[in-house]
Amino acid sequence: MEWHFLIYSTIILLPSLIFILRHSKSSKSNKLPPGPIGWPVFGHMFNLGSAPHTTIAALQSKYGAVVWLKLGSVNTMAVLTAKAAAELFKNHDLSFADRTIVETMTTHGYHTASLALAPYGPRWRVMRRLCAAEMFAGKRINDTATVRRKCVEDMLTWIEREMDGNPGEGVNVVRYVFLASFNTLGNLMMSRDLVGPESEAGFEFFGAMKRVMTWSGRANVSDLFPWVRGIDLQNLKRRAGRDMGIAFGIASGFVEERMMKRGDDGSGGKEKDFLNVLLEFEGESGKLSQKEIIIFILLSIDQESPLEEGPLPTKMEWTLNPLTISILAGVILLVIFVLPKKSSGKRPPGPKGVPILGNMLQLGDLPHETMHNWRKTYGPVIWLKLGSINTMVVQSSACAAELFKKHDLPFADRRVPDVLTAYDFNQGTLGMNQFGGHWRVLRRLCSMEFLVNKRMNETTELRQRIEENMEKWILEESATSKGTGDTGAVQLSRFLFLMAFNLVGNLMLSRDLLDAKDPESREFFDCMNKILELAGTPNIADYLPYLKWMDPAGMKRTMKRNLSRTMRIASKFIQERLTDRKAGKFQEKKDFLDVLLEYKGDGKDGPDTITEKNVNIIITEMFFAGSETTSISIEWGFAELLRTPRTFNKLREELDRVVGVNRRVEEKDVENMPYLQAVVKETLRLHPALPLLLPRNTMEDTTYMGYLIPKGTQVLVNAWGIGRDPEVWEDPLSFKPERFMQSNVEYKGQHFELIPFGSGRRICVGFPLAHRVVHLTLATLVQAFDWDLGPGVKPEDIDREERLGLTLRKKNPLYVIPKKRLNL
Ligand code: HEM
Repeated sequence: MEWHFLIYSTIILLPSLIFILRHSKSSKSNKLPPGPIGWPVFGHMFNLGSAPHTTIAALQSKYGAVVWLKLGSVNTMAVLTAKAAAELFKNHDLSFADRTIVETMTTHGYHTASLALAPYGPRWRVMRRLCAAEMFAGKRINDTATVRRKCVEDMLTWIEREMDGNPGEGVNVVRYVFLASFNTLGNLMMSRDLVGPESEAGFEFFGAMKRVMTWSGRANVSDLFPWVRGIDLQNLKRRAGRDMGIAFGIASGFVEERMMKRGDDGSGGKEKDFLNVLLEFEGESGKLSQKEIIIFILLSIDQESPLEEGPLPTKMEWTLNPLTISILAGVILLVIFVLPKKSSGKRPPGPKGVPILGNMLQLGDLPHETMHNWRKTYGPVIWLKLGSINTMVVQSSACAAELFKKHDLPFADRRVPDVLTAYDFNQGTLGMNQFGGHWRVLRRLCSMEFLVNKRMNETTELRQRIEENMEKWILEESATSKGTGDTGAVQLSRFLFLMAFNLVGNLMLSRDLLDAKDPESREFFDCMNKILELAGTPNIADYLPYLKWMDPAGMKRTMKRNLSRTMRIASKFIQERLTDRKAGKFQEKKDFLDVLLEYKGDGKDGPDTITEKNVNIIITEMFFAGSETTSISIEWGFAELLRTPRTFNKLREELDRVVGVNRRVEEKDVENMPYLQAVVKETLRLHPALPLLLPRNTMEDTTYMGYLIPKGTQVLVNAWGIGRDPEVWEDPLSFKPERFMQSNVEYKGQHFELIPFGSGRRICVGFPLAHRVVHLTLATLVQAFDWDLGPGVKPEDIDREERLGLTLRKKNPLYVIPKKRLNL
């Protein structure tokens, strides 16, 4: 007997005995069908075996056509012959028309709006009528014959393609049959193909629904002993809820997209499909809610999927309840924290923490600043315990030089936040990938084919166009503000972010993504923002990894929802490109998407091809690696210029001297503007977008500066603190670009007193792009507009308060009033 069974038994047995004693009299007074004698409490639960339908059918020979069973405390009648079934359906259908709902299906209120599970009543009747009259009516089925033909033709094409790609190998026909039937339903429901054979969103959707079905198919203690439902002993409902949530997220994307297309007055999106029927339907109790519509869709397109997906968790990992996990966790914590451990070497000094949480609560909202302050007491290398995570912080240029020059390799792995492990996202990325073959391939593709100087030179006009768009948006926004009686002030960071986002989008996909009128690009943008926010929010699961399974703050679940939407949209871009390429339509100039799709490995290091899922991930990653970092650096730089009008005027003078006012500043001008270059360096010294770089992780035990740093230590390099080190920088807190005028210090990872882009193997790969955009945009803002800070606002009122998420933002965004300066 498994040990946790004892716990289940005590919880279950006591109420069961009470229940049996209470009900034993009444149950004997009625005549029930015959059946085998069961065990006390558990009834026939353990007699059913792995194929209950066969076991129960065999009872007929001994007990007759109708058999009575007790499954835990649940009375169960089995009807075993055609005659008994006829009697039931013909004469007693109404009394038997309700459903027994398994507990897992009550998650997200699924059972209440599902046609198959809803209680027999008026609501069910409405749904049934809708289905019979609109979806499966003979006329509608006839009208959609061409759709089915197209889906079958697609299926044949996919099969042929796989045969051509793998001559002599077998083809998994069932997979394609399934995809075709899934798309047929998708077309009937929503006039769209839901999947292609390589679609990750479809795959994710099937995976989620298949898992829901698996959890629902498991024998669940909650179904057999309803009084323990609240505890969800096997965590089945919780797991079904998680997976249903994923499917909900994807399906709700389809519905929202249609709602946007239809518009507020319902005039758009006139497809004759079931989704429009549901959206237009108005019964006695009003319109269907979005949730009811989504459940309808899930129910309609849910089928047993034969597609492969990640293995289902089947073992102890998830079979424990919170109570038993707490006991286990207590024991683990005792072993980890309370029992003394032998120290295996000298560690750097650091502040004393509290048991279990270590130094976590001492870090405050701005950990880089707290750590910088600790330097006075503990020196330039400090040791922290963040929960159970060993953490080393490097805080001086000399120690950073020692790390990047002598120990870069053992420190080249990454520590990955739990939220970024959703959908194995980290494993497809460049920035969060383990140091190894896959990372090397992506790094090579990025630095040689995408973010390489040659390509940057070819795309100067693109950046010029996007800068001009930004100028236009800023003026339009200001005019709108004035039109409503406001001052005309604009939140600059918004436009900087849009500019950077479109820039990265164009370089990767050769298209503007942020067209305010396109609902899909808006959704993409919103989800991307949410992902950035989540990735930067502290998560208890990162510090106490044994709580990861629980996702205590629910952050990974939210991340999954947003990632799945983003990746669904990105997957469309990829599909479009694949279709074009198949039809012989190729881009005039290859972009990054082409590079990723065309990649073929050398069979030695890294993958043979980059899967569609990983193409999708790397595209998503580049958006959030490139947009936020670049735009906040520009905002900080511009805020510093406005705070110190002397520097603003000096830069303006340089611009007027080198460029004049009869043309816009261009990238080629930058090399002739040393003061502009100094402004950018000074900005990145004081305000590195990633103040602690991206966390590294040690791959092996390493002796560093006389300390033994064990494998698995998180390593943070405080670039923010290093940039403000009074031993290196005179008057470090002042914004003085002049300090760089006579200096050869650069930020390319060779001068360790200035490392806003990091250094070593994992230095920022986007450097060539960021370098150009930050210079060009700052120069554009200074050249193109005169700026008013608003009534009564003085330069010194512009503050330097910080807010740390994934990046170090300006806490109070800059609001300024632009006045067009150039007449171009
Ligand atoms: C001013 C703008 C930017 C700053 C300050 C910045 C800063 C950084 C830093 C500090 C790192 C970590 C380096 C390390 O661990 O040593 C990094 C990594 C990275 N950055 Fe940037 N970045 C910027 C712009 C960009 C852009 C525009 C892109 C791409 C479009 C980009 C893509 C990446 C990627 C993919 C990595 C991970 C590299 C790896 O792990 O191999 N960054 N960046």
